[in-house]
Amino acid sequence: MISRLHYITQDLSEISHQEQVKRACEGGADWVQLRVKEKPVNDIETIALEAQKICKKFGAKLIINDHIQIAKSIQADGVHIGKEDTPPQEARDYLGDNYIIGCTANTLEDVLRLQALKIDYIGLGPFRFTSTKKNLSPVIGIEGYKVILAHDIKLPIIGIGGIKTEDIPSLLNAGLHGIAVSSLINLAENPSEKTKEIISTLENNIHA
Ligand SMILES: Cc1ncc(COP(=O)(O)OP(=O)(O)O)c(N)n1
Ligand SMILES: Cc1nc(C(=O)O)sc1CCOP(=O)(O)O
Ligand SMILES: [Mg+2]
Repeated sequence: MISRLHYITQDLSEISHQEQVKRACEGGADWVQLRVKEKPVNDIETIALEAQKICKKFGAKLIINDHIQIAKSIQADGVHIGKEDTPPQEARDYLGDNYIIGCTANTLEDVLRLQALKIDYIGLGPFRFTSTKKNLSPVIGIEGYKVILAHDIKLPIIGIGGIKTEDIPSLLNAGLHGIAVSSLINLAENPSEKTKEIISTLENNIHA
């Protein structure tokens, strides 16, 4: 089952990725995407191994952003790859069937192209402007999600980009399977409590 909440770490000067993972897992996050942008690959692998220990302790899945080699070498649960990263089929051939593969879409055309591939979920964004990601694609907004999700889409679609807790009801109503958030949790006064709040808001707004 693809989680309703994809928690994503970010490069912050004051707090390590490992500590971010721990805080989110303590709040109940069961799906962690390790997104390290500003470190050499060797350092990212070390961080990934430590993040994996924490995820295992809490029973959370660990998804590695961008680096399929690291995902394979540490036997993470999966990878998230974008349009500029390894092509999805190449990632599947490299990782085999036992890894979760998620891919980024920014448009309806991206979604339709990706859903023909052997992947497990699509991250569709940005919902609104966010400074967490550089080179952001044009904002989709709630109306954009409604248009895209009105199509017959089989893969779970995860909304991403500037999402706040109060957006959750309308995003789920539009047909998203779940959401991915980074700064909402990482920059919260109490990240574990914020994680709990997001999870309970998701649970209260899922209409079977
Ligand atoms: C769930 C989810 N959706 C989209 C993205 C963005 O991935 P990408 O386009 O590769 O951009 P970077 O995260 O690598 O900057 C994501 N990470 N997660
Ligand atoms: C990593 C990422 N990808 C996006 C996309 O649109 O593809 S937006 C984004 C940033 C998500 O972080 P925050 O919750 O802090 O906005
Ligand atoms: Mg990427």
